[in-house]
Amino acid sequence: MTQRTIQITSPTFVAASELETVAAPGDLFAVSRPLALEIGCGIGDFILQLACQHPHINYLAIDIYNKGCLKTCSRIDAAGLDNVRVVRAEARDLLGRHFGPESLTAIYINCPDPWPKKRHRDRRLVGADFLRSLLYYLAPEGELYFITDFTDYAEDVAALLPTVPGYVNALTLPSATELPGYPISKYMRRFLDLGQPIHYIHYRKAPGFAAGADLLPPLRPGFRVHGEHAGNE
Ligand SMILES: C[S@@+](CC[C@H](N)C(=O)[O-])C[C@H]1O[C@@H](n2cnc3c(N)ncnc32)[C@H](O)[C@@H]1O
Repeated sequence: MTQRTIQITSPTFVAASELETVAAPGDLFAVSRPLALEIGCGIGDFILQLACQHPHINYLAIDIYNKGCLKTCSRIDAAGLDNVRVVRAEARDLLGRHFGPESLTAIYINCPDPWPKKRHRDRRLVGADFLRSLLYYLAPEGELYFITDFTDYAEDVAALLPTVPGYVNALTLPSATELPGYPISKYMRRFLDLGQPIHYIHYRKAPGFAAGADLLPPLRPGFRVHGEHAGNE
């Protein structure tokens, strides 16, 4: 069954047509500030807390899930925040089409879909190619947070990151089960309430590392959110 796409009229929401009109995503905000990205914002628990904590940062929260974008916008609007915009987009497509080099001060990925079955592992968003490409978008010493409730995903990413030139670990361990001050997302809360650990991975772009466009994979048309250019935003 296909779910009906709900029209989002919130001023926090950025329609694909609006995104096309700006030179860079940072121009979507009334006040210019360093820009950070949350990939897979779900219903917005995390970005709401983070944006309140850091009013001097602008946040773009993205998700392919229309209802999640709607809920995130409602929460941001209710809180009266001017430093969050929400886009319904697929991460690789949005980055490849709209972001320039060194344009992001931080990237947050919380509880990405784990694809637990072995035969589906190649569907995971975060792998070596994706991690390499993020270096292109991260500002000098920009931060990457990868958080998962799925031990096997954490182990894979923790093993991959030291093999990708251009990253340095911001923690003393490959991953941690606590990161003081880090907001708790809906999925993180769900797993913490079940008594299951959350794995935090926090890396930084190495000082002086020059990330060229050769790190970028080719854009794949299949990544686009279905219907976003047909006005169903
Ligand atoms: C398991 S949920 C986690 C939601 C939220 N981050 C949390 O921790 O509560 C994963 C979210 O990522 C979104 N998502 C999955 N793949 C994505 C992609 N390639 N680009 C953007 N969003 C994606 C899904 O729609 C879903 O809302």
